[in-house]
Amino acid sequence: MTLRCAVLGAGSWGTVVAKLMCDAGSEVTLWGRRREVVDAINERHENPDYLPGVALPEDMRATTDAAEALEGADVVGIAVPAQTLRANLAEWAPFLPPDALLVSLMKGVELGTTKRMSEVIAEVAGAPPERVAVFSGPNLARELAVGEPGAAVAACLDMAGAERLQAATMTPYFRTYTSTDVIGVELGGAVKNVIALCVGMAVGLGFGDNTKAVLMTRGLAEIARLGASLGADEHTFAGLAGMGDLVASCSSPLSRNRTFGENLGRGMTPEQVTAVTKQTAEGVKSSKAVLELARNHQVEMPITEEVVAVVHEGKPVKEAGLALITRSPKPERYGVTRHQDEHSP
Ligand SMILES: NC(=O)c1ccc[n+]([C@@H]2O[C@H](COP(=O)([O-])OP(=O)(O)OC[C@H]3O[C@@H](n4cnc5c(N)ncnc54)[C@H](O)[C@@H]3O)[C@@H](O)[C@H]2O)c1
Ligand SMILES: O=P(O)(O)OC[C@H](O)CO
Repeated sequence: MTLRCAVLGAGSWGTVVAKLMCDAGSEVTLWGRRREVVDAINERHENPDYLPGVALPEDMRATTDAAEALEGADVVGIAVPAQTLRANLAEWAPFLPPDALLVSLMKGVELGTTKRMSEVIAEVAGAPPERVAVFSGPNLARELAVGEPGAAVAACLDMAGAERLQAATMTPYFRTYTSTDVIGVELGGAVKNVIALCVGMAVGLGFGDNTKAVLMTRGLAEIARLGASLGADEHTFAGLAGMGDLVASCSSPLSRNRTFGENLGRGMTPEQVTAVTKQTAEGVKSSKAVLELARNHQVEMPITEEVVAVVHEGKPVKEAGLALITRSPKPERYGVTRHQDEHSP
């Protein structure tokens, strides 16, 4: 059966997911805000603003009319900035087909509510959690746009939903794995952006691979600690949506979050970096929401604390680095697994 898919948001990721879905044999309509982008996709099969030079499938349709995009959709992917999701979805809600699987393609946490994107979708769309899925993994848009091999995780509380998303996205160059750990898959993507900001700062300061590896490893421990306290399966963080995504973003100059951090490490102010950043670097705003979520659950996230201090409170990058390296001595811990020293008298 051919699946009908709608993707809402014609930025880099929405466009690439729409392409993946076309390549997987689905019938796809992409919603974009701007008429010129939509026209270029329909007429020239290119998204010149976000993926210049990438040939898009000729059968991919684009529209500025959300109702048209959503009509008869089996799967609805949403790829707008995390902080505008609530307002965007409120406008689209009347047109969502009642049986469609609603998929978050986003990697952020909402400021003010500390809600994950799937929680915002369920709330605004009035959909049960079983109808909401997330799609996440090491997915730098430009690499996938040109058909380089890749993979992601489709997570939904209802395995049938995860399998529907898997069917809509598996291509000869892309593998989708299923999971029912929505919290873990979603947090892995949202919090790795914060760690990538920190790795970028280290790169900007001129530090090498040891420092990057330390931040990625301790970053993963911090992600797993938060995830476990929110009910995620710690094993998820060893997978594509955890370690996989963290490694891709923290290693790649294509990562907007890493690049944002790198510019801070080179001496620019957050305001200056924001002014030159054209695309969405979700970790910048979401870092505050992640830290609030951690504090609400009494979870220690030292790297996130320092990222928030630099990005939002004016702390110099070098001082933040010093604060991390001079923390009090500790045994090495990962997630919330109990360690021998905790059992010792
Ligand atoms: N680009 C990637 O490699 C990638 C990969 C996986 C996940 N993501 C996630 O996908 C989400 C979207 O990121 P992106 O890379 O497509 O960003 P982008 O900056 O490339 O595109 C953002 C899109 O949202 C639109 N937009 C901006 N403000 C809006 C508003 N107020 N209302 C409606 N639309 C608005 C823009 O016009 C654009 O089409 C983010 O959460 C990001 O973390 C991105
Ligand atoms: O460019 P970034 O930092 O938003 O990262 C993009 C994707 O999330 C990588 O998986």
